[in-house]
Amino acid sequence: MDFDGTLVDIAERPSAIVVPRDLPALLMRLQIFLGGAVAIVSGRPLADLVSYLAPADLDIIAEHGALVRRRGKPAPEPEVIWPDSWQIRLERFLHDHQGTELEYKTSGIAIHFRRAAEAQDEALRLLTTLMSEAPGGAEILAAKMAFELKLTPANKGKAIADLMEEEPYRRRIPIFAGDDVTDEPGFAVVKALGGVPLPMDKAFQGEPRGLRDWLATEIGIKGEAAA
Ligand SMILES: O=P(O)(O)OC[C@H]1O[C@H](O[C@H]2O[C@H](CO)[C@@H](O)[C@H](O)[C@H]2O)[C@H](O)[C@@H](O)[C@@H]1O
Repeated sequence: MDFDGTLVDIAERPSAIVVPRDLPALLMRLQIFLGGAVAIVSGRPLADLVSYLAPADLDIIAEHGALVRRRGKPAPEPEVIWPDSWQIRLERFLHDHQGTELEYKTSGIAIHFRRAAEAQDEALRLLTTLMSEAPGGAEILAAKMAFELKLTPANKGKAIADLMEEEPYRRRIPIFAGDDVTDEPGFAVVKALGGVPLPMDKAFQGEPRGLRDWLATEIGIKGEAAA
């Protein structure tokens, strides 16, 4: 499952999300129900996901597939791969465009403009300039009210395909719920593997609560956990 807009509601800022109190418990119960085959597949930094979902110890694919942390294993400690020299230009952008927000990841940088829609074109211009200076390949993802410069070829589809080669996922039917354009490679891979893509708008009217309620019902704990 994707995280933002899928398991938790979209908020004004990345740090303003409210993780439902019972979400970690719901995911732990789901993990037991499915013999461990539960993974979070998100664009967020790994440390954020680990902390938002604690104490649930889950398989986590972070930064759109660039980082994978398997359940029970220590988190990888990757190095930041974008040049230090970019930071001063990014901070200047933030200063000049009130309401925008920067999110630094190890393999990329997101500029959020949910609270400053007028800064969208400038944000794209800056990231396009940085992309032209990027060491190696890079791409810009158009996310929800944000652009992200990603310096790895990773994507959620490839990460899901790799995970499906491993235990306890091997030989199972994948189901992937997501809400964003960055989830589309994941939907395509799941479909190609004979699985079930669950786009949030079609499957749950775009409501993370709908997905959480469905999961709780499927594993027989609806009403027990106020997820
Ligand atoms: O792959 P996901 O788990 O869906 O993560 C996608 C991005 O989600 C976050 O940004 C989005 O959610 C924010 C909080 O609701 C919202 O303020 C922002 O406008 C959205 O773009 C997260 O901050 C990014 O790092 C993720 O890539």
